[in-house]
Amino acid sequence: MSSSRQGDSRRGGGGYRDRSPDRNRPRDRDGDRYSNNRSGRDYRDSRDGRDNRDGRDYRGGRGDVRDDRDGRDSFRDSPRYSAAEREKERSPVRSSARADDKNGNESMDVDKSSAPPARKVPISLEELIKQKEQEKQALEKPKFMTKEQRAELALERRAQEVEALRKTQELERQQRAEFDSKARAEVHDNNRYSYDSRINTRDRYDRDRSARSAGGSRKDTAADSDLSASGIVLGGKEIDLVKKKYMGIEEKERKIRKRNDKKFVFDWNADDDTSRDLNPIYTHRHSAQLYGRGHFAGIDVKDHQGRDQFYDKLVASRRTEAEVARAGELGDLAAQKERKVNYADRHWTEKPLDQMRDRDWRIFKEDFNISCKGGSIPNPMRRWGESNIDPKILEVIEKIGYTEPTPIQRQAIPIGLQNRDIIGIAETGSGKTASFLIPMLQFIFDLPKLNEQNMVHGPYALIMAPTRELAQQIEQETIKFAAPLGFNCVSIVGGHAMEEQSFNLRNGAEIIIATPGRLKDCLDRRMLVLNQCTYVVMDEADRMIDMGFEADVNFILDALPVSNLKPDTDDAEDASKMTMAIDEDSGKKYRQTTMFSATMPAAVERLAKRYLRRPAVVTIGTAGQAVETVEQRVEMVTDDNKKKNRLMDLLKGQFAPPIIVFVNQKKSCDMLAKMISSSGLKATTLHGGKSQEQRELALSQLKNGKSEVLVATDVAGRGIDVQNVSLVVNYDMAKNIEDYTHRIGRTGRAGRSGVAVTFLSSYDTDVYYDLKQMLTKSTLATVPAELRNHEAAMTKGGVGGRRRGNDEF
Ligand SMILES: Nc1ncnc2c1ncn2[C@@H]1O[C@H](COP(=O)(O)OP(=O)(O)OP(=O)(O)O)[C@@H](O)[C@H]1O
Repeated sequence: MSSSRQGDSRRGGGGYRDRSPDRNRPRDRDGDRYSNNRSGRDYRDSRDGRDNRDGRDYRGGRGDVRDDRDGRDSFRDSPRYSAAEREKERSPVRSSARADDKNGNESMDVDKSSAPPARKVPISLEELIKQKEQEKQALEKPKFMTKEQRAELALERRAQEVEALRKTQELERQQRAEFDSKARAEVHDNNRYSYDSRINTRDRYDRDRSARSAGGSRKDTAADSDLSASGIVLGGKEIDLVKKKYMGIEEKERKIRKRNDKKFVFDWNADDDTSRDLNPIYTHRHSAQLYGRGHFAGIDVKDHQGRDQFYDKLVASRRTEAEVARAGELGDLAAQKERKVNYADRHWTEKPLDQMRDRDWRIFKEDFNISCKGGSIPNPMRRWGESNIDPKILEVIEKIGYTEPTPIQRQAIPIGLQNRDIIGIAETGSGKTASFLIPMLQFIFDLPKLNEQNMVHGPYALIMAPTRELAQQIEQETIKFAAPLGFNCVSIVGGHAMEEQSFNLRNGAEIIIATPGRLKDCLDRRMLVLNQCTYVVMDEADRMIDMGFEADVNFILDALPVSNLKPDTDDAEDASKMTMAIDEDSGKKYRQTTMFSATMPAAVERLAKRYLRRPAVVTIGTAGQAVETVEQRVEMVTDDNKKKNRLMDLLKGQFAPPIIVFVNQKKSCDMLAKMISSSGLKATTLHGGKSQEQRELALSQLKNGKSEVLVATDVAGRGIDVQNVSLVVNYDMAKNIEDYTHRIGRTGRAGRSGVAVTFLSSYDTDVYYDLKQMLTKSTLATVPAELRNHEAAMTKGGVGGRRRGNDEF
């Protein structure tokens, strides 16, 4: 036996022959077979004397060697294969014994010390046992496996599992089929086609069909057929329950109620109604049946009343006296409570002031369309007499004939009396002038009387207006109130000589009404100082900015004393702090600044932010909305001649004078006035090209009826209050919607009705959108089809109106 074999690789080395010098040495004692097989395997010697320990066939030469894959034998033959190595191989002493794993890899050394003797001497029994022991230990040691080997092993194991499962399923299927055929045979034998079975069959059919139509999975159908196969027949609801239990509850889609849905939608489905399942009487819903008069739903009402009385009597007869008394008491209490509730819920008009609750004040504000913004806003005023206005002022109000306050007056006056800054927005002709005049008069009332000493410090109050006419009109209105109270008021407007105005100021004036341009001139020339001016009103503030007066307004407001400026804190909303005098001796108060207009575009905010402190914003109705008492008509007339003819038709028609016609150009004013005059109507003009005298004359003629038609530019568009104007014609459409609102507001004032006719042309596309919106909002207007469908009316066009200088009109 040759012991030169070292592992698998060398084992079958291609044509490897034992080159050992022991090659010809007797192999063992019994010839060429070594029977003392250590591993129990057949260790036959190969022809070339090598032993075959792993039982493989090594008998063949090169051609018989099957497991030489790495060609190491050739390496061995190579010169690099050192002599020492060869010697080692040839050595009869096996330096190490290697145990091969089943893949033929050399895995571990067995034991170097247990190397057999060089001579072929059979090992002792002890050695053999020891060796065997070692081999056993080696086998028990954990073996390293490559990834591929592990994967192979796993696949093998999986294949076995699958096979086992397949076998079990096959067995089950066979059993089921057997059971099925048996059951069918039984049913067939009995030949029973009872009603139930038919129903069940139909149920099954329906179930299958619904499962198929609902795209139900094959699994469901299979499950059903399994159940049917097992003889258990389930109804639709039972199947649903089973599904719900094992497949989870089906989430029902929640019905979302849309805001504008008129119909009340319950938050449950009709299918959820289980009353039918609980009680069969619900299957057929009963509908009300009426059997003539006195009967309802098949019941005789009279009969029932009679029965009720019978039962009442019965119950009464059984009551004790104490019970009857108690019932009476309870009845009285209930009636008392009801009376109390009814009394508390009376309309605000029936209640005294001290019984007004928050709810009543809310109703009150809703009744007058009052909305407010800002902190600590006082309740509105219901009647003049209920306010904190000085009785003397109330007397004047009564004399003037203002029996009831207008909505803006109801809310703005109480705020003004608290010395709060206000932004008041209310429709044209709604009495805004009195809204700021009355608190202003009250404010001045609490200040020291103007005398020789203090009149040099200037007025107590200042009212600014964009146009001369408006300033003069406010002056007239103020005089109505102030004169009986002994207050002086002077207007400072352009068009009049400075000297004249200076003369008017000689006796001092508590109130100055001015246009910003002229007032600035006066301040520049030191004709006037504003050292004690603490009450400022900006009427039509938006118009002042629009006319380019912002810088002048800023100049004037900056000329006011700063020592009495309100703090920009919550104190500015505290009535008790704002009404008290800052200086006890002089009686000086905090400065109060107010703004009023029918329109309040964003540009005004700049001014408000700079000069107003925590203002209360009072809005009546919707800001910028035209007065509801005016019927707005729009006519699409582009041709100039047609316009003229249409105007004449209107003027000669049903409308009684005074009538105001608005145009955009001064020259159109004169031209139209001539045309109107030639037709026999008395017409005057009002525009910026006229002298102040002519302007005032034209306005006064219209007011006193000497003139029937006033043809004017936007100079007369704002604030001008002419009584009973029946018609306003926009011969040219205003350049922006704010001007349009103010123009048409010359009619339908103080609750009266009026008509506004506007000629619209293709040059006015910039305002189409806003005009359409305004007409749509009004209940007294119709939008002509040409405007409604015009492209320019679909989206907002140009921004605002043109910025015009004072002298443009
Ligand atoms: N409480 C009242 N009762 C009756 N008439 C009133 C009352 N208050 C004001 N008026 C009258 O209503 C008319 C319009 O008032 P005012 O000019 O103050 O309105 P306005 O809101 O300032 O209008 P505009 O926005 O056009 O300037 C005036 O003739 C005025 O005398």
